[in-house]
Parts: sequence; structure tokens; C-alpha cells
Amino acid sequence: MSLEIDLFCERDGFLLEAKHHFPASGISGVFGPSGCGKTTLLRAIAGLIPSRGDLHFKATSWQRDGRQLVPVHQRNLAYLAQQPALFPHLDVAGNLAYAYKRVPKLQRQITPQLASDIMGIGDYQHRGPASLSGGEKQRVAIARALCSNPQLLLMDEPLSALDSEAKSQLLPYLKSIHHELDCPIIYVSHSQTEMAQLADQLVIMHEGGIVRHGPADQLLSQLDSPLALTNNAVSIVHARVLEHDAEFHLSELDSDIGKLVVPLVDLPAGSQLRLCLAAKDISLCLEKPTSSSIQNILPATVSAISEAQQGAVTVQLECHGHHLLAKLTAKSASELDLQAGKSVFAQIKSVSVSS
Ligand SMILES: Nc1ncnc2c1ncn2[C@@H]1O[C@H](COP(=O)(O)OP(=O)(O)OP(=O)(O)O)[C@@H](O)[C@H]1O
Repeated sequence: MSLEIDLFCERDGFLLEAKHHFPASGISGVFGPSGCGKTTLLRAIAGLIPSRGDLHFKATSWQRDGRQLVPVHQRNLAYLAQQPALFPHLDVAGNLAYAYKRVPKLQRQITPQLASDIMGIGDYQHRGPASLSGGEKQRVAIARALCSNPQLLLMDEPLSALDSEAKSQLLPYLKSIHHELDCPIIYVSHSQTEMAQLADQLVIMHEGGIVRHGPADQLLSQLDSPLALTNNAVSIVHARVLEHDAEFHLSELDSDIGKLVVPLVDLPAGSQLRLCLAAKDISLCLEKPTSSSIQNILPATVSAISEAQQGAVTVQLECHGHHLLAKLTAKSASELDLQAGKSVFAQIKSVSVSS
């Protein structure tokens, strides 16, 4: 099992009405525009704000018909807010020890040492929170949350306060929580890129309700999903490392959509990885270019086209049975006379890799 919710929550005229079944493992991304109720949903699950309805986690009913059956402090979860809140008078080791000691001895599983290893903060143990960067503080806050031995991690936009470099440094640590600990994560964000890099499952919210849900790779590349029509539309492709070309700092991958060459990946041959392909980094042509600077040119078929914004279209392609999105100007689509069923070549300019 998993987390089953059937919740109603009213806040100053805003109504959250959410029924969903979150899986027992992996990262479930909760995505939606500002004000749609993502934080409200997370806080209602944590029991930090009152709600009506039911909440069941694993074999336990936390709430039934709005009645709390398990008090908030006994729900075995950790809630991480956008801004890390560390104890300023304790160093990193003290912050972790505080959380660890609050867990009954027999239930302690994640030691401060293990949490520090997972989050890569072994060197910071004797530093005070004030001396840490935003990204380092967030890693310590996550490690401290892990020391409380949670069976469910709720993360509310943990990267939103960080710059893009700090964000990309923290992403692999978030992945490693999921790889090293059997702890499901519900991860709120309005960044499609974060969702593409992290989420296994996606829940899409709009105006207080859950409007869609499903596997992230499928949902991101469905043309009728609200995610496909934005400027940041992205597709997920699963791949395996074939070999490295040290001279040119490149790696060759075997992927869902065929062989791909990407910037050198620091993983041994045979490793599995996830690739995120931004729709705006994919261009189309009708004939295979003979001399192009672009390394990845793959045969594909147009499966559908949808107007994205004025002057722009999103094209859904089928490539080896896998869907991929490309963002073009409406003018290019018209000049190429793109329509469903047409054979094209997809030129993939850059690929971001998430292992
Ligand atoms: N403390 C509060 N009291 C009353 N209404 C609130 C409170 N916090 C949020 N709301 C309202 O609830 C609605 C949902 O807010 P919420 O913060 O859950 O959205 P969100 O999707 O997380 O937004 P964002 O992505 O901007 O963080 C909004 O209309 C907001 O104004």
C-alpha cells in the first residue's frame, strides 16, 4: 500500500477537493500553477491544517470523516518547507542528533551518519547553519528530516529558493534518497524540469482539484496535458550507457528513441539513466541533413499537433513507439506542411541527463 486521500479543505473562499491514491514508493510529483492548492494539499496530508475527509497511510487510518485518528506528531512523516528551518544555535551534527534522538530507540533506522552520507554533508558537521549556503542548508534540513526516520517525505518546493546552479547540485541528492531508502516522497513543484528529472508519477492540480495523474513519462508528453503546451514542455526518455568517447567528452546511449550521443556521462557502461529532452531543443526537417552540427538526428512520425501559444505549436512525435514533444513556430510547421502521419527527422540539440 500507499497513501490514500479523500480530502476537502476550505481556506478563505478557496476549496481544495482532492481524491487520490499515492503509490508506496518512488517520487510522486504534484504540479500545478501558483495558487492551485499544492501547499494546501501537502499541509492537509501532514495534518498541519484542518481538513474534512479521509486519510489512510499503509495499514493505518490517520483521519476518518475529518476526525483525526492519529495525531500529527505520531504520523510517521517529515515535512520540508521551501525555506529550511534549522536550529541556529546547534551545528549540523547537533541538528541531526536532535531529530535522531526524538525517534524511539527501537525504531531508529536512519542514523545521522547515513543521512549525512546520502545528502553529502559529512564535511559540514561542525559548521553552524549561518555559515552554510542556501543549498547546503537545504541538504542539512533534508538530512535532519531523514534522521526522524520518516515513512513518508513531503517536500514543498525544496529548490524554489535556490539559484539554478544550487538546484542542479541538489537534484542528485534528492534522487539518492529515493534510491537508498525505501521512503515514498510527495514532491511539490511548479517546475516542469524538476518534475521531468525527479518524478516517477505525476499529479496535476488546477483550482483546488486533481485534474490528471499518471506515470510522469507518459503525462509529460501527452499533447492534451496542460504541461505539453507551455514553453518548458519536456519529454522523458529512458536510456542505457553504451560507451564513452573520452577524446570528445561524449557518451553514446541506447535509448527509447534510438541511439543518442550526449555530453560525457559520469556512469559506467550499462548504467540506466533518465534523459530530459526540452521540446524547444528539438527541431524538425523533412530530409536527413548530410552536414549538420547536431549529433542526434532521428527518424520520427508526427502523431499530433497542437497550438501552444500564439505563433507557436507543440508537435507530438512518435519515435520507436515512444512519444516526444517538439516546439516550433507556427510558421515553420506550416512551411513544412506538418500533419499527423508525416515522416520527419527530429534534430535533438541538447539533452539534460538525470541518472
Ligand atoms: N493561510 C492561509 N489562509 C487562507 N488562505 C490561504 C492560506 N494559504 C493559502 N491560502 C489560499 O489557498 C489557495 C491555495 O494556496 P496554496 O499555497 O495551497 O497554492 P500553491 O499551489 O501551493 O501555490 P504556490 O505554487 O504559489 O506556492 C490560494 O488561493 C491561497 O490564497
